[in-house]
Amino acid sequence: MILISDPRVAAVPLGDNGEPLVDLRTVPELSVDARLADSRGAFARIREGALDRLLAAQRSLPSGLRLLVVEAYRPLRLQRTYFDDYRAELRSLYPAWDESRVYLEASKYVSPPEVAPHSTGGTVDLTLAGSDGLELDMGTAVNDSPVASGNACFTAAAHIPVAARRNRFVLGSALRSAGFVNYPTEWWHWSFGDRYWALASGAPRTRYGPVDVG
Ligand SMILES: C[C@@H](N)C(=O)N[C@H](C)C(=O)O
Ligand SMILES: [Zn+2]
Repeated sequence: MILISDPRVAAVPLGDNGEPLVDLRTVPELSVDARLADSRGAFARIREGALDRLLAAQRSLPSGLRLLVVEAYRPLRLQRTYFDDYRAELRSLYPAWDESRVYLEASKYVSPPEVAPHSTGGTVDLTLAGSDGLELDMGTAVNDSPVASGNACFTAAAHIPVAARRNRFVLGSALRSAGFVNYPTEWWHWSFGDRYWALASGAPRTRYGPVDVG
């Protein structure tokens, strides 16, 4: 598995096609969860091309299922806070780790700000819900860390219930066929247009670079 801290990710050249960001809450076909909402609604912004692909993914789901978006765009300053806070947590849990180990392990859960996929507006954290709006069992909650979940958040984790494995497969099939790339340590994290996506899909440069909104 390629971690987002891998130097090959940072080496991908930046491009940006200038697509605007759209507020997902104005798109009636999609459900947006408010657990990470910020006062400016930055969390619900997504690039137009990524939105088109999300809609395609949702259309390909078995009937009765829908996507539930938790977080799309993330400002760089918030990414820095998440990364610094998680490194601090790891340092106190594992005092024997040196700084390079802390950096690497942190990148299994939060991206280093230099390559932050959410700050491009192309990447999205999401899960599946039924027609009643309730979340399906995916084996862990969205944003459970590797430490808290004993690595059950890893997309291919085998130590989760069979139904949760099936639900991850359904989610993954829909998003992959629409052009998204998963981060393998987080079943809920799907990239489009960012550096991780470019490396995994063989694109010569990103479609989206970091943007500063909200
Ligand atoms: C923190 C988690 N929701 C997440 O988004 N992780 C990835 C790797 C990121 O920070 O981009
Ligand atoms: Zn994410």
